[in-house]
Amino acid sequence: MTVGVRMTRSSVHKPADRRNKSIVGGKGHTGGYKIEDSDGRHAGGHKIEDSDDKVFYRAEKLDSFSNLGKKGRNLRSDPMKGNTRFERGKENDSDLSHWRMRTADPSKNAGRERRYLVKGRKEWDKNVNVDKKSRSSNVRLFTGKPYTGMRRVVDGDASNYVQSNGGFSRGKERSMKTEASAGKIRFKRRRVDGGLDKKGNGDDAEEEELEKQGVDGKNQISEQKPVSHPTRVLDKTGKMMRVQYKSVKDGSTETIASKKKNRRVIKIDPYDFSNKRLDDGVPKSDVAVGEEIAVNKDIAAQKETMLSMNAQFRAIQPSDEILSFVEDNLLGRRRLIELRNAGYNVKLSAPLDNIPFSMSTDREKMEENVFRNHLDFFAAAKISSSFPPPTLPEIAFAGRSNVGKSSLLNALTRQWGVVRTSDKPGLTQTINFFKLASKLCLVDLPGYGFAYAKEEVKESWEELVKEFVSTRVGLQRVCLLIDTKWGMKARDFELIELMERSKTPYQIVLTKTDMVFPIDVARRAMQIQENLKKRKSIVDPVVMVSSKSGAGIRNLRSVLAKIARFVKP
Ligand SMILES: Nc1nc2c(ncn2[C@@H]2O[C@H](COP(=O)(O)OP(=O)(O)OP(=O)(O)O)[C@@H](O)[C@H]2O)c(=O)[nH]1
Ligand SMILES: [Mg+2]
Repeated sequence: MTVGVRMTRSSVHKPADRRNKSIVGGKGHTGGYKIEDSDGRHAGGHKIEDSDDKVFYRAEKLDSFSNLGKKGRNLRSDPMKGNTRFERGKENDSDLSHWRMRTADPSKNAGRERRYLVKGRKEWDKNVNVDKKSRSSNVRLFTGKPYTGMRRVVDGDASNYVQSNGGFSRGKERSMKTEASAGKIRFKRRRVDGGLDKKGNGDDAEEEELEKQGVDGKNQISEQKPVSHPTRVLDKTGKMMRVQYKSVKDGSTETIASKKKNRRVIKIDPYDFSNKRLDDGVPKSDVAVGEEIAVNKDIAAQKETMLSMNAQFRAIQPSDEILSFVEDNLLGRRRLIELRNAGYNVKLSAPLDNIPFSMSTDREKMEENVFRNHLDFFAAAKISSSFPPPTLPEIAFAGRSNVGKSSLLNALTRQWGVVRTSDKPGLTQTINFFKLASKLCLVDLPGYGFAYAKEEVKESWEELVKEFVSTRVGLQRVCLLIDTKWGMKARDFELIELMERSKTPYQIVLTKTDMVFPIDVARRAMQIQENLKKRKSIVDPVVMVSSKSGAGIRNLRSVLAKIARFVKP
């Protein structure tokens, strides 16, 4: 026999001649269903009015509740599944039926729930007057996830209990729940699981037990035990949430101090070497703990320094000269409309340095001409002995890997592709020599710092670069490229020191200015200018360029072209 109160209740309310009925979805059926008896005769439908039938329908719903939404859909929308039988009683064997809710008045919601069963969504307005609330419940029934929370209402009369597994609305029933009834239900559940079946009449046994517990048959409470509810409250700081327990007694609430969880203390026998945890880590000595604290302090101090460095950078006030230069040359991240208005053809991919010549002064036009010559690659060197003879004035481009050295050579000469570039740091691995007619030699140096290459290889590049910038005869200028976003790093300073010692003239070029805001370009230029103020071999000013937008390139051309004109090899 199936165990469960639901089974007991349904058999109480179901007329004997209506047992073994089944729900049938007919072909072409648009929403409802009819009920047949075992001989296939029509035994009900949505128009049945009498109270027995209501109860019967309610019983039907309770049986098939867990599949109701699915059934409703199948019945409505899948004509291919016509005449599918959904046998009532199948669900009674499921665990769900053991946990269904009981309501005090079986006929109270019968009408509404009958609609749930009988009518499809499209059928609502046709035969039944439905108020808005019920209607929305119905929609939810077919479209939403069914409410599966357990609610129990007890009116004290066990003979009237009917089970339900919750329905969709949270109505009066919930407020009717008392502590006593909660206790009763808890007891009831135990009985359902345990001795109900054995005793045959679960209700009698239950009532006996309830009486023992002090709950009489009319739901009067002879003794109330305070039950505590967890409540979340904000901490004094207003941030943390603590859990407090409120006890409910005689309608008044009283707060109990938050309960601390007792942590399980694991005792480890220090002499028990079979315990793996002891072998896992070396116990920390006082020295080790001290070191750890020191390291943590270091990290905190570093963070503070980083923050203050950022703050310091933001506090830099660029000179008017630098600010106006940034504005005039459209340096920094700009909107396309700004570039277009300034005469740039924004449709060109790179470089955008295509301002018509009429905008340049005569002098600038003349100076730029050297960069109009064809750029020819003529030598590459991995070691100093393979450097070509210094027959031309040379301008070298040095800097960290990926800073944009090769791109700048292309931008200066407008000959994209002659010098190979890559977004992967470490592409240029040899010193590459390029001729601009017989007037100037541009030298592309390998980068230093992070690169996709072995450590020893990177060290050899760095040595080669250092040797080149400090010993090369005919080297007129080193353009030291600095990423505007990141500024100068330790290796840049190292190279500067070297060039200072060897008295090699160098000039700072800020690259990728299109990646930061104009004000930050100006701040970076100002910062570098201030930091390197006392150096002797530096050539002013700090030049700012973007090989991508072409901003500042023309200015750099005019600065470098002087070398070609005035220096004789
Ligand atoms: N947004 C922006 N990207 C740039 C600029 N200049 C170069 N790049 C990009 O930066 C990446 C590196 O450029 P390269 O010219 O190869 O850099 P490099 O300094 O020669 O690098 P190595 O040869 O590895 O030392 C490429 O993806 C370029 O497209 C610039 O002005 N703006
Ligand atoms: Mg390169």
